[in-house]
Amino acid sequence: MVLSVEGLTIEAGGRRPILSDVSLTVGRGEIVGLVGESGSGKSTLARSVLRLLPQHATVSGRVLVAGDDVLTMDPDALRDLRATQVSMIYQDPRSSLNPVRRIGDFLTERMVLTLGRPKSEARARALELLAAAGLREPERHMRKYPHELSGGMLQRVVIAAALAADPALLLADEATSALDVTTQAETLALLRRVQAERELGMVFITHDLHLAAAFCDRVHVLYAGTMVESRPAKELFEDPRHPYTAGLLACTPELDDPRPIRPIPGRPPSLDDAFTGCPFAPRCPHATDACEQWRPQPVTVSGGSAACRLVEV
Ligand SMILES: Nc1ncnc2c1ncn2[C@@H]1O[C@H](COP(=O)(O)OP(=O)(O)OP(=O)(O)O)[C@@H](O)[C@H]1O
Repeated sequence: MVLSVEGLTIEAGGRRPILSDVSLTVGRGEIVGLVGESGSGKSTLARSVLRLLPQHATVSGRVLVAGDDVLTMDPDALRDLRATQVSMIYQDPRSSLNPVRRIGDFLTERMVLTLGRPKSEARARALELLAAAGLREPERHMRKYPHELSGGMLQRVVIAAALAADPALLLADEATSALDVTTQAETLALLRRVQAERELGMVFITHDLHLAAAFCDRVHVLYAGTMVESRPAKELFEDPRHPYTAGLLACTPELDDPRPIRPIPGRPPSLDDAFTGCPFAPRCPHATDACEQWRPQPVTVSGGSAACRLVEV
């Protein structure tokens, strides 16, 4: 297993944890989606894989990368993990790039500093990676500054940088959300191609359940820091079992879907909202009084699990 998160709970001073007893696995060559509304804990989960935790957080559970627990490893092992084993791609490529350094220097310096490659070798590898990331005329682009490239081209640079150390795991946090539709499709195709060629494990974070269903092998749906449904992408999309998953699908229908758009009423809870029962109950069209008391437990459903007492009965 490339990644195995086991019973991860992260508390950072709110009335409820940011993540509560969350578990997932990512195998070699597998794309695993993390879906949920803003504030559900997707980024916190991805960042925990690099041990980038909220300040003063209380953390329990395990985050195993290639069998080693990231949460307890020593500083040297953590540095090695961040430099060579796991790469993260963020929504805004500009946040990963230094605006006053040329693209070529950015890529080359990273390889010299973090991987200890000689400069000439790092330069040759940077050219190779930019070409592999679909950037035409890589020589010319190496001499450019970030502001001279479009968002889509910059995301290709960031993807090239992410592949420099041949990581086993890629964390893509809304990596295509800020791009226009055509560029988004091109970037997704690129991610899929490099992922398949290198048999990378990938955690793909998005708020778009349709996109996750199309792009991922398996999908986990997060709500208020809890995993509400975990299924193979196709099954989750065709037969959602948790009312929240069904709600997400109903509020973003496809073009040819004649049914009316039905937004989920209410808002996702903040960290100041605590629950005794199911966190989704206040917004759930099927909830009964008993749901306010039922602490969600994963119930086995076709292909995976859903944490809803109505699935159980
Ligand atoms: N460093 C931190 N300290 C305290 N609270 C935090 C910290 N980071 C995140 N949170 C809180 O944890 C919750 C989950 O945030 P997170 O960014 O993981 O959600 P998300 O699902 O990725 O949302 P988005 O789609 O908006 O990025 C939010 O309520 C957020 O305010």
